Amino acid sequence: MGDFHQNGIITTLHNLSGRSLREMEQELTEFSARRPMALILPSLFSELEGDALPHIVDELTLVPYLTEIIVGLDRADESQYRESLRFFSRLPQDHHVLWHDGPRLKALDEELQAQGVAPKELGKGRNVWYCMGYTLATNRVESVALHDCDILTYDRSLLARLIYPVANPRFNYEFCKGYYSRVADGKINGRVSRLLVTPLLRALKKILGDMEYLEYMDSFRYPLAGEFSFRRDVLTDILIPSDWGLEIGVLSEMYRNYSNNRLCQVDIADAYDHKHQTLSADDDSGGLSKMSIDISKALFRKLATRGVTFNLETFRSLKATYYRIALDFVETYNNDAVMNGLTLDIHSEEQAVELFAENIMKAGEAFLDRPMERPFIPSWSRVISAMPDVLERLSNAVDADHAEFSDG
Ligand SMILES: O=C(O)[C@H](O)COP(=O)(O)O
Repeated sequence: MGDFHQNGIITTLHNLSGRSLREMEQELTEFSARRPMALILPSLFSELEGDALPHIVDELTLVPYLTEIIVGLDRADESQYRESLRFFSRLPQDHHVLWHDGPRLKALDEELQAQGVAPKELGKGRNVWYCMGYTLATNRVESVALHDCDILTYDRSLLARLIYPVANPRFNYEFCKGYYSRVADGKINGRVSRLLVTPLLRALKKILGDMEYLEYMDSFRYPLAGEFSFRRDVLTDILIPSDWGLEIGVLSEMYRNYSNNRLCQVDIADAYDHKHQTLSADDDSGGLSKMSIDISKALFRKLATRGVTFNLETFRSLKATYYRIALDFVETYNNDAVMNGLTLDIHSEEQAVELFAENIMKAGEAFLDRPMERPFIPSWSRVISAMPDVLERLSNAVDADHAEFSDG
């Protein structure tokens, strides 16, 4: 149980009473008559064979209030798609698996490419974007939650707490971001969130002065959480980055499209653990290194759209300011760890900070080299105007895949 502090400029909904899941699920079931609900699960085939997803699906079989579950399946060949249909078939809710690598969805993607309105890069952003399109296509739900498929500490109260703020018809929220404490096995995790995002936002505030946008971004207790929920109308106009900038991009879009009192964050779990990626210090193409470059670029681009101008000098002093602030944070986290009897490896924390400082510079240089590069996938309303029957075709393709490849 935590405190009830309201930080920053968006509402925080806490876990103040440890209310029973049964009671919450009962209430959500009542809400579902007014606001039918869906869950989007962006997944890799490999996650079906991992430790987290089988348990997540066990838990989901017990959820009484969802109208549908939409799984976006990446990196699966035909036999793996068949296996996925079997894997998810125990879900009692209406469910659909989008086979992104299958011939039907690939053909549709090629047509969208030809019109210049398809995602340019593979990845989670693209996966989520197609799932959002499918949600619009089926047109059956009013509120949607989305969470990762690698959550090792999952229990279904996470979903109940995540969707509640956009499911309660008496609440007026359009968007809700989840947060939690990422402490597991005696360690404080969440390296990119703690050691890149927060110190970078603080450094930007120092260099650029008061900006409500930075204040807003800094209000989120876990800005990189892959868990968020929203009302259906958010789906039509949102511009999603296709790379690791997804989470930052979604928060920025919400800031642009809605006033702050329509947005909130919610405490969804006392503990959270997931699959950890390596730092990949010698190679920027993967791991937390790539993640830190994509996130920094996403922030710089968003600031540029708010009229901020950058040059090499700005990035140099940003890097230095960030570095100082981040090192202070390492000390802060270490003290927090010591007091709580947890461990923190100061050497690897500082290695991460050094890498992120280099990557802030790399992201800055990339931004200066290609300021007009747009990693955003067009909004669904633009895609619909380019191809008016796209939603129907998307949903027909998914249905045809199910019909052709499922056993039953
Ligand atoms: O949220 C984060 O900071 C990144 O996903 C990395 O998380 P980890 O340090 O828990 O692996």
